[in-house]
Amino acid sequence: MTESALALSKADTGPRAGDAVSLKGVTKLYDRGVAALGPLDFNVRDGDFVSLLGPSGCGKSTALRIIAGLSAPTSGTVRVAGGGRSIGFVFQEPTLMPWASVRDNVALPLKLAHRPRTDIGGHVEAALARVGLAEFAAAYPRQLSGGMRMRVSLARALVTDPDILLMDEPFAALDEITRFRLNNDLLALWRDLRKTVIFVTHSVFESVYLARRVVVMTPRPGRISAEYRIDTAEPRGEDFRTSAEYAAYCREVSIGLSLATGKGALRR
Ligand SMILES: Nc1ncnc2c1ncn2[C@@H]1O[C@H](COP(=O)(O)OP(=O)(O)OP(=O)(O)O)[C@@H](O)[C@H]1O
Repeated sequence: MTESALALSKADTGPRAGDAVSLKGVTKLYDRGVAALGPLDFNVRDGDFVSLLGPSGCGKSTALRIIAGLSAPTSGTVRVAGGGRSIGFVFQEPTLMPWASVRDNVALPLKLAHRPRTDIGGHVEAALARVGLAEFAAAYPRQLSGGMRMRVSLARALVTDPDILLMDEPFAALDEITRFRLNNDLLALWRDLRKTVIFVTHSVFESVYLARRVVVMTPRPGRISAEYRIDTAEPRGEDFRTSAEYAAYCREVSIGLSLATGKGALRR
Protein backbone atom coordinates (compact mmCIF):
# COMPACT_ATOMS: atom_id res chain seq x y z
CA MET A 1 0.00 0.00 0.00
CA THR A 2 1.28 3.46 -0.84
CA GLU A 3 0.46 6.61 1.05
CA SER A 4 -1.58 7.79 -1.91
CA ALA A 5 -3.86 4.81 -1.33
CA LEU A 6 -4.91 6.46 1.91
CA ALA A 7 -7.86 8.61 1.05
CA LEU A 8 -7.87 11.87 2.94
CA SER A 9 -10.84 14.06 2.32
CA LYS A 10 -12.72 16.96 3.77
CA ALA A 11 -15.81 16.23 5.82
CA ASP A 12 -18.95 15.87 3.77
CA THR A 13 -21.65 18.40 4.37
CA GLY A 14 -25.39 18.19 3.91
CA PRO A 15 -27.54 15.10 4.35
CA ARG A 16 -27.85 12.64 1.48
CA ALA A 17 -30.21 9.78 0.88
CA GLY A 18 -28.75 6.77 2.68
CA ASP A 19 -27.30 8.75 5.56
CA ALA A 20 -28.03 7.23 8.94
CA VAL A 21 -26.79 10.33 10.76
CA SER A 22 -26.30 13.89 9.61
CA LEU A 23 -24.98 16.77 11.72
CA LYS A 24 -24.83 20.26 10.30
CA GLY A 25 -23.20 23.20 12.06
CA VAL A 26 -23.59 21.50 15.42
CA THR A 27 -22.10 23.29 18.41
CA LYS A 28 -22.28 22.66 22.14
CA LEU A 29 -21.65 25.29 24.75
CA TYR A 30 -21.66 24.09 28.34
CA ASP A 31 -22.23 26.21 31.43
CA ARG A 32 -19.71 28.94 32.10
CA GLY A 33 -19.11 29.22 28.37
CA VAL A 34 -17.18 25.99 27.83
CA ALA A 35 -17.25 25.53 24.04
CA ALA A 36 -17.10 21.74 23.80
CA LEU A 37 -17.97 21.14 20.20
CA GLY A 38 -18.01 22.40 16.70
CA PRO A 39 -19.23 23.67 14.51
CA LEU A 40 -19.39 20.10 13.38
CA ASP A 41 -20.56 18.85 9.98
CA PHE A 42 -20.64 15.10 9.93
CA ASN A 43 -22.57 12.50 7.94
CA VAL A 44 -22.54 8.76 8.38
CA ARG A 45 -23.74 6.43 5.66
CA ASP A 46 -26.21 3.74 6.53
CA GLY A 47 -24.34 0.55 7.46
CA ASP A 48 -20.93 2.19 7.76
CA PHE A 49 -18.50 1.71 10.63
CA VAL A 50 -17.08 5.10 11.59
CA SER A 51 -14.67 5.91 14.36
CA LEU A 52 -14.45 9.32 16.02
CA LEU A 53 -10.85 9.70 17.11
CA GLY A 54 -9.52 12.54 19.22
CA PRO A 55 -7.71 13.55 22.37
CA SER A 56 -9.40 13.44 25.75
CA GLY A 57 -11.86 16.30 26.19
CA CYS A 58 -12.27 17.09 22.48
CA GLY A 59 -16.01 16.54 22.64
CA LYS A 60 -16.32 13.00 21.26
CA SER A 61 -18.74 11.94 23.99
CA THR A 62 -20.66 15.16 23.59
CA ALA A 63 -21.07 14.47 19.85
CA LEU A 64 -22.28 10.94 20.56
CA ARG A 65 -24.73 12.11 23.23
CA ILE A 66 -26.13 14.71 20.83
CA ILE A 67 -26.61 12.06 18.12
CA ALA A 68 -28.35 9.84 20.69
CA GLY A 69 -30.67 12.67 21.71
CA LEU A 70 -29.31 12.53 25.28
CA SER A 71 -28.08 16.10 24.99
CA ALA A 72 -29.33 19.01 22.89
CA PRO A 73 -26.97 20.94 20.61
CA THR A 74 -26.59 24.66 21.33
CA SER A 75 -26.96 25.30 17.61
CA GLY A 76 -27.08 23.36 14.36
CA THR A 77 -29.22 20.51 13.12
CA VAL A 78 -29.10 16.81 13.85
CA ARG A 79 -30.85 14.30 11.65
CA VAL A 80 -30.96 10.65 12.57
CA ALA A 81 -32.66 8.02 10.39
CA GLY A 82 -35.98 6.88 11.80
CA GLY A 83 -36.19 9.97 13.96
CA GLY A 84 -33.56 8.55 16.33
CA ARG A 85 -35.87 5.82 17.61
CA SER A 86 -33.54 3.00 16.66
CA ILE A 87 -30.34 3.66 18.58
CA GLY A 88 -28.35 1.44 20.90
CA PHE A 89 -25.79 3.10 23.19
CA VAL A 90 -22.79 1.42 24.79
CA PHE A 91 -21.05 3.50 27.46
CA GLN A 92 -17.46 3.33 28.61
CA GLU A 93 -18.60 1.72 31.85
CA PRO A 94 -20.94 -1.26 31.51
CA THR A 95 -23.40 0.53 33.89
CA LEU A 96 -25.16 -2.68 34.88
CA MET A 97 -27.63 -2.95 37.76
CA PRO A 98 -25.64 -4.94 40.36
CA TRP A 99 -28.74 -6.38 42.02
CA ALA A 100 -30.16 -7.77 38.78
CA SER A 101 -29.18 -10.87 36.86
CA VAL A 102 -27.56 -10.68 33.44
CA ARG A 103 -30.91 -11.66 31.94
CA ASP A 104 -32.74 -8.84 33.74
CA ASN A 105 -30.06 -6.30 32.85
CA VAL A 106 -30.35 -7.13 29.17
CA ALA A 107 -34.16 -7.14 29.35
CA LEU A 108 -34.29 -3.58 30.72
CA PRO A 109 -34.68 -1.66 27.41
CA LEU A 110 -37.51 -3.99 26.36
CA LYS A 111 -39.27 -3.54 29.70
CA LEU A 112 -38.88 0.22 29.47
CA ALA A 113 -40.42 0.04 25.99
CA HIS A 114 -43.35 -1.94 27.49
CA ARG A 115 -42.77 -4.88 25.21
CA PRO A 116 -45.02 -7.84 26.03
CA ARG A 117 -43.48 -10.15 28.62
CA THR A 118 -43.85 -13.13 26.27
CA ASP A 119 -41.75 -11.28 23.71
CA ILE A 120 -38.88 -10.40 26.00
CA GLY A 121 -37.34 -13.80 26.83
CA GLY A 122 -36.54 -14.77 23.25
CA HIS A 123 -34.93 -11.42 22.42
CA VAL A 124 -32.81 -11.53 25.57
CA GLU A 125 -31.63 -15.07 24.87
CA ALA A 126 -30.76 -14.14 21.28
CA ALA A 127 -28.81 -11.03 22.34
CA LEU A 128 -26.88 -13.00 24.95
CA ALA A 129 -26.07 -15.73 22.44
CA ARG A 130 -24.90 -13.03 20.02
CA VAL A 131 -22.24 -11.86 22.50
CA GLY A 132 -21.28 -15.37 23.63
CA LEU A 133 -22.96 -15.23 27.04
CA ALA A 134 -25.84 -17.68 26.58
CA GLU A 135 -24.61 -19.66 29.58
CA PHE A 136 -24.53 -16.68 31.92
CA ALA A 137 -28.12 -15.43 31.85
CA ALA A 138 -28.65 -16.20 35.53
CA ALA A 139 -25.31 -14.79 36.73
CA TYR A 140 -24.93 -11.44 38.49
CA PRO A 141 -22.58 -8.69 37.27
CA ARG A 142 -20.19 -9.15 40.25
CA GLN A 143 -19.59 -12.75 39.14
CA LEU A 144 -18.35 -11.67 35.71
CA SER A 145 -15.01 -10.38 34.41
CA GLY A 146 -14.70 -6.85 33.01
CA GLY A 147 -14.86 -8.17 29.45
CA MET A 148 -17.99 -10.20 30.20
CA ARG A 149 -19.66 -7.21 31.83
CA MET A 150 -18.98 -5.22 28.69
CA ARG A 151 -20.51 -8.04 26.62
CA VAL A 152 -23.65 -7.78 28.77
CA SER A 153 -23.70 -4.06 28.09
CA LEU A 154 -23.39 -4.77 24.37
CA ALA A 155 -26.19 -7.34 24.52
CA ARG A 156 -28.38 -4.76 26.29
CA ALA A 157 -27.71 -2.31 23.44
CA LEU A 158 -28.49 -4.97 20.81
CA VAL A 159 -31.62 -6.39 22.38
CA THR A 160 -33.94 -3.86 20.74
CA ASP A 161 -32.28 -4.58 17.37
CA PRO A 162 -31.33 -0.94 16.77
CA ASP A 163 -30.23 0.27 13.33
CA ILE A 164 -27.52 2.48 14.83
CA LEU A 165 -25.02 1.50 17.50
CA LEU A 166 -23.24 4.33 19.32
CA MET A 167 -20.21 3.21 21.31
CA ASP A 168 -18.34 5.52 23.67
CA GLU A 169 -14.85 4.10 24.33
CA PRO A 170 -16.42 0.81 25.35
CA PHE A 171 -13.20 -1.18 25.60
CA ALA A 172 -10.87 1.47 27.03
CA ALA A 173 -10.79 -0.01 30.53
CA LEU A 174 -10.13 -3.58 29.42
CA ASP A 175 -6.81 -5.39 29.25
CA GLU A 176 -5.33 -5.69 25.79
CA ILE A 177 -6.13 -9.34 25.14
CA THR A 178 -9.75 -8.90 26.15
CA ARG A 179 -9.93 -5.73 24.11
CA PHE A 180 -8.58 -7.46 20.99
CA ARG A 181 -11.07 -10.28 21.43
CA LEU A 182 -13.95 -7.85 21.79
CA ASN A 183 -12.69 -5.93 18.75
CA ASN A 184 -12.93 -9.12 16.69
CA ASP A 185 -16.34 -10.00 18.09
CA LEU A 186 -17.63 -6.52 17.32
CA LEU A 187 -16.38 -6.79 13.73
CA ALA A 188 -18.09 -10.17 13.34
CA LEU A 189 -21.26 -8.70 14.73
CA TRP A 190 -21.10 -5.74 12.38
CA ARG A 191 -20.50 -8.03 9.39
CA ASP A 192 -23.50 -10.17 10.31
CA LEU A 193 -25.96 -7.49 11.39
CA ARG A 194 -24.81 -4.58 9.18
CA LYS A 195 -25.73 -1.93 11.68
CA THR A 196 -24.40 1.60 11.44
CA VAL A 197 -21.68 1.92 14.08
CA ILE A 198 -20.18 5.13 15.44
CA PHE A 199 -17.32 4.19 17.71
CA VAL A 200 -15.56 6.77 19.87
CA THR A 201 -11.98 6.09 20.90
CA HIS A 202 -8.74 7.88 21.61
CA SER A 203 -6.74 4.91 20.33
CA VAL A 204 -5.34 5.21 16.82
CA PHE A 205 -4.74 1.46 16.78
CA GLU A 206 -8.28 0.61 17.72
CA SER A 207 -9.86 3.05 15.28
CA VAL A 208 -7.81 1.77 12.33
CA TYR A 209 -8.47 -1.86 13.21
CA LEU A 210 -12.24 -1.45 13.48
CA ALA A 211 -13.46 1.37 11.33
CA ARG A 212 -13.89 1.79 7.62
CA ARG A 213 -13.75 5.53 8.14
CA VAL A 214 -11.66 7.24 10.81
CA VAL A 215 -12.67 10.82 11.60
CA VAL A 216 -9.99 12.77 13.47
CA MET A 217 -11.15 15.58 15.75
CA THR A 218 -9.32 18.64 17.03
CA PRO A 219 -9.02 19.51 20.73
CA ARG A 220 -11.87 21.49 22.28
CA PRO A 221 -13.98 22.75 20.67
CA GLY A 222 -14.03 19.49 18.72
CA ARG A 223 -14.16 19.84 14.96
CA ILE A 224 -13.28 17.46 12.18
CA SER A 225 -9.65 17.80 11.25
CA ALA A 226 -9.17 14.91 8.80
CA GLU A 227 -10.74 11.71 7.59
CA TYR A 228 -9.18 8.45 6.55
CA ARG A 229 -10.82 5.61 4.68
CA ILE A 230 -9.40 2.27 5.73
CA ASP A 231 -9.76 0.24 2.54
CA THR A 232 -8.48 -3.19 3.30
CA ALA A 233 -9.48 -6.76 2.55
CA GLU A 234 -12.45 -7.92 4.61
CA PRO A 235 -13.02 -9.67 6.89
CA ARG A 236 -10.35 -8.17 9.13
CA GLY A 237 -8.62 -10.31 11.69
CA GLU A 238 -5.28 -10.89 13.35
CA ASP A 239 -3.57 -11.02 9.93
CA PHE A 240 -4.57 -7.40 9.41
CA ARG A 241 -3.52 -6.39 12.92
CA THR A 242 0.00 -7.69 12.33
CA SER A 243 0.33 -6.48 8.73
CA ALA A 244 2.56 -3.77 7.28
CA GLU A 245 -0.60 -2.27 5.80
CA TYR A 246 -2.12 -1.84 9.26
CA ALA A 247 1.10 -0.29 10.57
CA ALA A 248 1.11 2.16 7.63
CA TYR A 249 -2.50 3.18 8.26
CA CYS A 250 -1.76 3.63 11.97
CA ARG A 251 1.22 5.79 11.18
CA GLU A 252 -0.78 7.96 8.77
CA VAL A 253 -3.64 8.41 11.21
CA SER A 254 -1.17 9.14 14.05
CA ILE A 255 0.30 11.92 11.96
CA GLY A 256 -3.19 13.27 11.36
CA LEU A 257 -3.93 13.16 15.09
CA SER A 258 -0.67 14.93 15.92
CA LEU A 259 -1.44 17.63 13.38
CA ALA A 260 -4.99 17.96 14.74
CA THR A 261 -3.72 18.41 18.29
CA GLY A 262 -1.02 20.79 17.13
CA LYS A 263 1.75 18.70 18.63
CA GLY A 264 3.34 17.64 15.38
CA ALA A 265 5.41 15.02 17.19
CA LEU A 266 5.31 12.91 14.07
CA ARG A 267 6.11 14.76 10.89
CA ARG A 268 5.94 13.55 7.35
N1 LIG B 1 -21.85 18.84 31.68
C1 LIG B 1 -20.75 19.54 31.38
N2 LIG B 1 -20.56 20.79 31.85
C2 LIG B 1 -19.46 21.50 31.56
N3 LIG B 1 -18.46 21.05 30.76
C3 LIG B 1 -18.57 19.81 30.27
C4 LIG B 1 -19.73 18.98 30.54
N4 LIG B 1 -19.57 17.79 29.90
C5 LIG B 1 -18.39 17.88 29.25
N5 LIG B 1 -17.81 19.06 29.45
C6 LIG B 1 -16.53 19.54 28.90
O1 LIG B 1 -16.65 19.53 27.49
C7 LIG B 1 -15.46 19.02 26.88
C8 LIG B 1 -15.80 17.84 26.03
O2 LIG B 1 -16.18 16.75 26.83
P1 LIG B 1 -16.45 15.29 26.24
O3 LIG B 1 -16.71 14.37 27.38
O4 LIG B 1 -17.44 15.36 25.17
O5 LIG B 1 -15.02 14.96 25.58
P2 LIG B 1 -14.38 13.58 25.15
O6 LIG B 1 -13.59 13.84 23.92
O7 LIG B 1 -15.42 12.53 25.05
O8 LIG B 1 -13.42 13.29 26.36
P3 LIG B 1 -12.94 11.91 27.00
O9 LIG B 1 -12.21 11.16 25.95
O10 LIG B 1 -12.07 12.34 28.14
O11 LIG B 1 -14.20 11.21 27.46
C9 LIG B 1 -14.52 18.68 28.03
O12 LIG B 1 -13.60 19.72 28.16
C10 LIG B 1 -15.41 18.58 29.24
O13 LIG B 1 -14.73 18.96 30.41
